[in-house]
Amino acid sequence: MLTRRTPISVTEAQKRVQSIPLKTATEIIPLEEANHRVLAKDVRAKYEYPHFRRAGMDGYAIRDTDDNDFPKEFSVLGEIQAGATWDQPLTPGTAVRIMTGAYVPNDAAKVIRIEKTRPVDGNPSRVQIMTSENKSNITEAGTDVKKGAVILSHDQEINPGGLAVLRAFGVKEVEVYQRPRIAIIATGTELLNSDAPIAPGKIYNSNGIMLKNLVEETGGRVDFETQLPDDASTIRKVLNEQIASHEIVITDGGVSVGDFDYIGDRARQADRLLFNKIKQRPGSVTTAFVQDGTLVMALSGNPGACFTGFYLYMEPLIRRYQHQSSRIRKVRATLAAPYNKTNGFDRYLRCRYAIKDGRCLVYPNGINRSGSLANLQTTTCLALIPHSTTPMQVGTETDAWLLPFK
Ligand SMILES: Nc1nc2c(c(=O)[nH]1)N[C@H]1C(S)=C(S)[C@@H](COP(=O)(O)OP(=O)(O)OC[C@H]3O[C@@H](n4cnc5c(N)ncnc54)[C@H](O)[C@@H]3O)O[C@H]1N2
Ligand code: MOO
Repeated sequence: MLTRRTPISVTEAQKRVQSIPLKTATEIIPLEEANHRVLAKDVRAKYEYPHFRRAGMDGYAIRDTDDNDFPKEFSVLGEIQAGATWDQPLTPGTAVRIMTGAYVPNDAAKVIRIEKTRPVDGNPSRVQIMTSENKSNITEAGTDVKKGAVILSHDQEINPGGLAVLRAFGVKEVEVYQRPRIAIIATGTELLNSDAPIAPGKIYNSNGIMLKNLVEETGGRVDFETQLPDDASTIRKVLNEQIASHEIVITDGGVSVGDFDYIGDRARQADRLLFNKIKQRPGSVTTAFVQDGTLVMALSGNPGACFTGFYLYMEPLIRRYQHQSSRIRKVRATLAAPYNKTNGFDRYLRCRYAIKDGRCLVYPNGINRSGSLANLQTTTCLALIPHSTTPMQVGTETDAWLLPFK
């Protein structure tokens, strides 16, 4: 059905997507699976760190009262390996051989590095200490972290360094925000299964694998992915089933005004239509609606528009589910190579960027049609070509969005 659609600006469309309420829930997961998950609660230190006085150098531990009149000989009481403890007193004139990371005897005040000592006639129970040290070479208990301090705070995305901090305090499980469950439905009778031979008029579902990986890199969880022929009742049935079981459903294709474009019709009957035309190229057909609390984002089937639509609308939303801001960085940039096309809508041009002398330079990346896909691997940013009747001059400043993962 051909229905007149009212185009809105990209900013307004983004605002509408960003203003939908989200149901975020938390879950407890093993630390081993927590990289890049976002903490839902502060984690506090169960003990101080380090939790014992720790030697920072290999050498000899000595008492404060012996730390004078060098060179002089000491009697060596024994050896403390990392992992061992020591409970004998250090009497005057005695030292203990100690290794980096080892437990320092309570009455030792300093560790003299091995380089500052000499063996005594091959006698391992004696050592000559030649000179003192400016520093103690001992890390006092609690130097790094006090007991009860917040070691990682809520809304922080755990990274490998954070995993190390948590493991150091014996944390085995963490409470994190659930990742939004996302279904991806590609539509089009032209779509072949990946194991079918290529055939005239047919194509592979190249957007499906791209969207799945974009979603997962952003922190979403794709637990349903399919491709459907342009059959109104099948599309309606599968869409309704997935709406019932997902926070977000992404559809791809079938959203313009062709005889077999059913998604737009479905959008117009939804609980809440957010938009069904945007003043942008590529992807003016991008449509979004909310049904039973689930956001359905209908991206264009054209690969360039699908890619751009994901970054403009989905990436910030999936990040918001994780209480995180978008990883796309908006900068001022300079058009560094010609782009001569003009347009009635703002164009989000697929570009590569380079930083030179502190300036961000953007280079149009190959063929920029909505239907072209050869530049998807090498596109590192989107640059704004504002709608105009005259081409944008090389050297003009514009907005650009640096993409993550590239
Ligand atoms: N009469 C009009 N025709 C069109 C309009 C319009 O306003 N009036 N808009 C055009 C614009 S702009 C775009 S963008 C496309 C959008 O079309 P759809 O999003 O409905 O997508 P399809 O028609 O299904 O496919 C477009 C194109 O993309 C290919 N495709 C589809 N799915 C995939 C996939 N999963 N992987 C790779 N490629 C895919 C499909 O074969 C088509 O070539 O509509 C214009 N038409
Ligand atoms: O909406 Mo289409 O603007 O070319 O991708």
